[in-house]
Amino acid sequence: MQETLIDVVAAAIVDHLDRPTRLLAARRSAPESLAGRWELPGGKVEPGETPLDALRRELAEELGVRVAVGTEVPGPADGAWPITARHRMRVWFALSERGTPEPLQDHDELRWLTAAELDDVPWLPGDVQIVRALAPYLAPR
Ligand SMILES: Nc1nc2c([nH]c(=O)n2[C@H]2C[C@H](O)[C@@H](COP(=O)(O)OP(=O)(O)OP(=O)(O)O)O2)c(=O)[nH]1
Repeated sequence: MQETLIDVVAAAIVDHLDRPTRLLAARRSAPESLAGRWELPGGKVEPGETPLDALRRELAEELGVRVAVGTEVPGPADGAWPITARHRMRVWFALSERGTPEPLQDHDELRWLTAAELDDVPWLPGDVQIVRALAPYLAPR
């Protein structure tokens, strides 16, 4: 029997929505199985929440920022990205409107990566395809 997939939302936080040059990557500090791998900040959609409400809540909790949400980065599975056998993730571009992102919760380091630096960090396995899709959006500096 096919189990229902858990919905996750995440942000491709960039330095500009119209002409991005850098992407914010976050290093997970927990759980132990994921610690040290890099991801797009976000998390699970809670019952009763819209995906964008969940995205805003997660970014406020994890990074202490309020964001302007841009366009969605559509994945191959009805717009979502299959990231694990149990999770699917939707991704939106976002710009921090208030606050400087800080690793407050779930992360222990943040890095702003140019297109040329995207392979410098070990991404979670499911994120590799997403980062590959994001690369062409990042203009050379
Ligand atoms: N947030 C996020 N999760 C990702 C990414 N890539 C990826 O495989 N995942 C996986 C890791 C987790 O198994 C799952 C999301 O869980 P999470 O731990 O971020 O969710 P959450 O903040 O709501 O956590 P919790 O309340 O359940 O502790 O999706 C990504 O880029 N961002």
